[in-house]
Amino acid sequence: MRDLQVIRPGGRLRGEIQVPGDKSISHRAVMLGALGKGETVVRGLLRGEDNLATLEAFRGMGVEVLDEPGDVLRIRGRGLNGLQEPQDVIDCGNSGTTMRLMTGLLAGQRFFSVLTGDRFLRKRPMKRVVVPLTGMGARILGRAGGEFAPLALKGSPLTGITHQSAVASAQVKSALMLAGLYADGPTTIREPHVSRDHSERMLRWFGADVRPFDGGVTLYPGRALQGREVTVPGDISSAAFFMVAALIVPGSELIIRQVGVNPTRSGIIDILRAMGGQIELLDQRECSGEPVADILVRASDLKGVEIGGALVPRAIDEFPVISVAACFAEGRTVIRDARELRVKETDRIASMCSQLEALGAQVEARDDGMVIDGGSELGAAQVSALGDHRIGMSMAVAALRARGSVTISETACTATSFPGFWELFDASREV
Ligand SMILES: O=C(O)C1=C[C@@H](OP(=O)(O)O)[C@@H](O)[C@H](O)C1
Ligand SMILES: C=C(OP(=O)(O)O)C(=O)O
Repeated sequence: MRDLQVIRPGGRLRGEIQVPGDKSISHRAVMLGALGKGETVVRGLLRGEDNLATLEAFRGMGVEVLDEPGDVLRIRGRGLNGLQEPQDVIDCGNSGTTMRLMTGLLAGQRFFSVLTGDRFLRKRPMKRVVVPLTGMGARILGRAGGEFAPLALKGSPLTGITHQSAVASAQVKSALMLAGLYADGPTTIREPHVSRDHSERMLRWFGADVRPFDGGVTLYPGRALQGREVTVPGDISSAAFFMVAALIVPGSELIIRQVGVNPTRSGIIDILRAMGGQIELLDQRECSGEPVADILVRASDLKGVEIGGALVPRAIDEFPVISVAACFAEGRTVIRDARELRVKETDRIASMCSQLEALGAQVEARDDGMVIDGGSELGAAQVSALGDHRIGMSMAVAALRARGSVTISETACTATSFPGFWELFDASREV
């Protein structure tokens, strides 16, 4: 994979595209498929590096996974207690979702395991799952008192707890629900705002007893998971790059087919519409328990907005590209309550501010967000993805409206969530 991309400005986006499968749903399909009884058939699984890390982890625990033509993956489930002790350290690569969800899933197994990851993941906070899991009876050791990977887990009997999470995080919620499958009583998680609910939906799809309520969710253990068919919709977080690209390049009109539009993930649509973006959802339908639609986007004049509160977790991975849209909007955009951006693959507030500034944008970092004044002309420059996939793809979108070619370095990381991004980016534009 080339680690440097040169983007020439312009090129309307016309016609129809499809983006790869949803990363969050793909992780969960593999995990629950492995823990289910019987076979799970997954269509449209994302083959990004993060998801391949999850697949390898389960192969290493004795789960048979067959790749079949037509984008079909067949997982021979081993049941809740059928995993084998991995012979080696589990490498989660760059994937926070793999590491945090696996920590929950492994806490109640009858064996020893070690989770590690790349230099980015080994800096990301893990106490948010280690502390409540320890409260359930888990035995987990890690660097800095359990804050940083590698994490070593000695499976042990678990008790159900009620946990109030300080952050709205689907990874925390999901880790505790997966551990809760092995607990002796119900596990309840409360969160300050609703985070993505793919785990709740898929656990129910596989037959688990999951009961959401206002402010949280309770998982009742005791039911076996049954292997199912899962069709993975396109990832709205990947579609977001093309949505913003089509909005900011004059003359664009693009349909993105079969995208997941789960309300806990669709904050990007609400935000871009509030900015004046013309976005329509066509043929809304449901697929394996998840809402899906085709998204029609037309180039639009955008205006600045204020974003905060419950909207933030509904668009958490889209802030890098939202900050790009804000550069081309009239007036000021203020992003607040988004401190979580500082503990992603990189500190995404600092990363976007430094790279957009290098292009000549007016941006200011705040402790919990950013202030962006739209309307500055962006110039030709050399920028970097900084090893963070969403930063790299966001800079490619920003380059579409620069005065000259933009060179982006360290771009190989886009394969973690969006293999084939650069090819699709070229193919979707008239240049
Ligand atoms: O559960 C998931 O699949 C994810 C949850 C989010 O992280 P947090 O739970 O840390 O907010 C998100 O940023 C990540 O890309 C995927
Ligand atoms: C934060 C992300 O993923 P993860 O936490 O799984 O590394 C992301 O994909 O933007």
